[in-house]
Amino acid sequence: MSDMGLVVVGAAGRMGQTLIRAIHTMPGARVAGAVERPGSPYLGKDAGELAGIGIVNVPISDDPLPAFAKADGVLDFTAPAATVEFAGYAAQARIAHVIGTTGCSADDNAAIAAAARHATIVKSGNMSLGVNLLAVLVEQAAKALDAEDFDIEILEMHHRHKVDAPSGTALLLGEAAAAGRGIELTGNDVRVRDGHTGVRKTGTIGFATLRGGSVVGDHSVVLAGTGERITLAHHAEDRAIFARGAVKAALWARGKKPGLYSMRDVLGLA
Ligand SMILES: NC(=O)C1=CN([C@@H]2O[C@H](COP(=O)(O)OP(=O)(O)OC[C@H]3O[C@@H](n4cnc5c(N)ncnc54)[C@H](OP(=O)(O)O)[C@@H]3O)[C@@H](O)[C@H]2O)C=CC1
Ligand SMILES: O=C(O)C1=N[C@H](C(=O)O)C[C@H](O)C1
Repeated sequence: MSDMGLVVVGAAGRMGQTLIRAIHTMPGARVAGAVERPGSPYLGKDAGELAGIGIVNVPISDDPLPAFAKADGVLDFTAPAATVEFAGYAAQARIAHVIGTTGCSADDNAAIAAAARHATIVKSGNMSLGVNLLAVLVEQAAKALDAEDFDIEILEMHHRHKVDAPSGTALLLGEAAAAGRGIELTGNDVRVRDGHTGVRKTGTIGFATLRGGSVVGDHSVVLAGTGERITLAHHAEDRAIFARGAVKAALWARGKKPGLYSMRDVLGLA
């Protein structure tokens, strides 16, 4: 089989550049296109040169349609509105769409699920092996430890440029904890505490967000009981872990029937 042609949307971004470098080093994939928004100062620049790997003869374009038409898949770490638009185009082109974008609303997720009727979509708040394994462990711990005895709190820290909170990973870990407890996260989540909050409500899952500096991504899940505390944590040191996961997801998705898949499916952790 020929190498899988991948279009990187948001190619000039932090993850976009990391994805271009990852595709370059991973067998079975090639950069087939690079897209940025109209008016971007990076239009026309070579995607490889911008990512620091030398010229790959893929100029950054503001037109996704011709790029998608000649590709096998899309790697998308952009912004929610852009991702919804790209999901529609990927569905039209019947190609794989790997979505790392976080901060999607319920409406965004519904539009992405609709696109998955025609496109093979892999979507995850975190594409790394470590975090997806952590989610499995969190689910097990939440199941093993009774809600009456152990409170669950999720703490995350990211770089100063991050625009959404809680992080997609924190929410993924919250979903895992909720699944372990046999409850829905929505309605049992506590995302903000301020002022006179009253005592902690049993069974809720709390979130705390820190932003600053250049932190790639730190997540801790604390299971706090009376007299003891368990902390399960992951520290991302390099965005390459997300990019390699995304390329792996695209290669996995190639030829799979349309649908909405997660990194747990890709990694065999489902
Ligand atoms: N799931 C995972 O494993 C990970 C997810 N992420 C998520 O990925 C997303 C991007 O993160 P990051 O790379 O740090 O952010 P950046 O802001 O560095 O990159 C996003 C890029 O997408 C571009 N973009 C936005 N809208 C469009 C559009 N309509 N068409 C084309 N390009 C567009 C931006 O351009 P412009 O600057 O002009 O807006 C920018 O270049 C975030 O949601 C983040 O949370 C990040 C790391 C890992
Ligand atoms: O914006 C980021 O940088 C990251 N976003 C993802 C998230 O929201 O969890 C994944 C990773 O932690 C980095």
